[in-house]
Order: sequence, then C-alpha cells, then structure tokens
Amino acid sequence: MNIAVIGAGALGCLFGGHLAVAGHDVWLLHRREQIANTLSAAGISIHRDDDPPLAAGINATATASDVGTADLVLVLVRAHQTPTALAEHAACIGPETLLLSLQNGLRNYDYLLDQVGRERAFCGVTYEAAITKEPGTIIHTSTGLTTFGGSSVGARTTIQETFAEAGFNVNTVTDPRPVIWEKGALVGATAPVLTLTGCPVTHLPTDPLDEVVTQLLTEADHVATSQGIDIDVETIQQTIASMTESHAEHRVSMVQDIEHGRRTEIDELNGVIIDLGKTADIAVPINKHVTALIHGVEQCS
Ligand SMILES: NC(=O)C1=CN([C@@H]2O[C@H](COP(=O)(O)OP(=O)(O)OC[C@H]3O[C@@H](n4cnc5c(N)ncnc54)[C@H](O)[C@@H]3O)[C@@H](O)[C@H]2O)C=CC1
Ligand SMILES: CC(C)(CO)C(=O)C(=O)O
Repeated sequence: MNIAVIGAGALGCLFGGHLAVAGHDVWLLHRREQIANTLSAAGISIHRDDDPPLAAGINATATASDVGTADLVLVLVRAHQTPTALAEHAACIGPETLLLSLQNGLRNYDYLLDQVGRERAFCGVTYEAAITKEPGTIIHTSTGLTTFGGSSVGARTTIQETFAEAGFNVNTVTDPRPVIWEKGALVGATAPVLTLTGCPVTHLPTDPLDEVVTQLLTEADHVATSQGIDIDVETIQQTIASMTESHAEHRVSMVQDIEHGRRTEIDELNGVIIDLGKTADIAVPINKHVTALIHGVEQCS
C-alpha cells in the first residue's frame, strides 16, 4: 500500500515505522522540509524496553504531491491541527484514498467526514503510547489496543489486516463514535488532572485525584448521553486503573505538550464537552474549571 502519515511525531513514527517494516511504501508528511530530508536520509528508530531499537527506512517530505495518490492517509497531528493539515496535504488524497484518524479528540471523525465523506472516512482510538526523544527517534512506552470504525466493511477489513500484519492489536466497529467518546472522556478526565498536578499516571486512582476524575467522567457521560452515545463510566474507570501498570512509564500527550510549550488538545476534548453541554443545557462546571486552568498553564508555559 502507498501510505501517507500526516504528522511525523511520536505516534506517526510508531505506526509509520512498523507499517514500513511490514513492507508498505510509507511517506511521513512533515511541515519542515529540512527535517523531512533528515528523516528520509536517516530513517526512524523505535525504542521499546531493553530490546534492540527497530530501525525503519522511510520516505519523508513536506510536499504531499511527492507521495502521488495515497491508498491510505493516516492522520496523527494534534486534533486542533487536523483541518489545516488535511487542507495542506490534500495533494495526496485522490478520489479513492481512505482516511484514518487515531488521534485523541471528539471532533476528528467530523473533520474526516467533511474531507472525504462516509465511505472513505475511518476514525478511532489507540492505547499504544509513545514519546519523541528527537525527530525520528521515539520511545514506545506502552502497547495497547487500537479500535477504529467507519461505514465501508471492505475498506475497514483491509485497514485492519494491514495494521495487524504490521504487529498492532486492532479491533473494528461500524460506528466509531462510542469508542471515540469513551477514550475522549478518559483523556478529558485524566490528562488535565495529570497536567495540573504533575502526578504520574500511577497516581490516578488515588485520593484526591480519583474524585476529580470521576466528576469529570460523570459530566462527560451526561453530555455523551445527550448526543445519543452510550459510554460506560465503570469500564472507563477500570481502564484507568489498568493504565497504572500498562502506562506507568508514559507521560500523557497533554503533559508532553506543556513540557514543549505547545498548545494542548483541551479544546478538542473538554472544550467540546462544554460546548455540547451548553447546547443541551447540561451543567459541566468541573470541565469548565479544568479547561480554564489548562488555558492558564498554556499561557505561562
Ligand atoms: N503520544 C501518544 O502516546 C499518544 C498520542 N495520541 C494522540 O495522537 C495524536 C498525535 O499524537 P503525537 O504523535 O503524540 O503528537 P506529536 O506532537 O508527537 O506529533 C504531531 C506531529 O504533527 C506535526 N504537524 C502539525 N501540523 C502539521 C501539518 N500541518 N503537517 C504535517 N505535520 C504537522 C507536528 O509538527 C508533530 O511533529 C494526538 O491527537 C494525541 O493526543 C493518542 C494516543 C497516545
Ligand atoms: C491514553 C494515552 C495515555 C495513551 O494510550 C493517551 O492517549 C495519551 O498519551 O494522551
């Protein structure tokens, strides 16, 4: 397959690297030509535990037309960067190109649907986790399930098989919205708490963090219900509890954003919960407070 990955960050290198090693023609789309040239020349390197690093030769470019027409475009920029990134790299999206997002955020499926319509848009979530050490060198901190969905069964199966052959554990569903909301609620409840407190993932289920996490989850659940989406707070809490082992070494994306002085994805997570809560007349005071506090941290970091 000719696969373009928009966003050569932690997850872009993780998925792109494994897909390249599995034999696909993978192109990383980077914003900066100079870094793209370095990635093309040096390849990427994926570090996991004490294993020898996985080296992957890869094509990288800042010019989407270099890719030709991609069979699959994997979108892995920060959620708020999605519409701009899709417009910028539209040259590799042809009339049959499939689009897949595995980003965090509650609006990514809508962005992809706007771009290519129902038959070619696929969206989901991943519990794989990675941190960038330097451009093209990443630490794969945790492995985990990837779940995505979309209308076309044939295309879904092709994408699932492609990722499974590259070593990923992948599930598919028809309607991706419940899994997107389940992970959106989880990240919206945990990432701001970890970012504001500086606590590691292992602290999440302990007092007093767990009370705030539960309040944030409960508000997200009420808003999801108003959208006709059923999420299970208890299941999410169990996932959070399991992350204290599976993600003990990981610094969540929002913490990484603040460490690098970048804008966080808070507006694509808790911000969406606030907006939809307003429309549906559902009070979400804790989401409003943490969103305001994260905006404050963004201004001062
Ligand atoms: N890092 C992780 O462990 C996980 C991340 N996620 C989600 O996956 C998404 C990607 O996360 P990361 O890889 O950590 O982000 P990252 O910040 O490491 O990488 C994003 C990359 O996109 C690039 N970019 C931004 N705009 C661009 C554009 N217009 N064209 C080309 N490149 C552009 C940035 O320069 C950056 O290199 C986020 O939504 C994140 O929340 C989900 C699960 C785990
Ligand atoms: C849930 C987690 C930690 C990765 O699986 C994540 O999505 C993040 O780092 O933001």
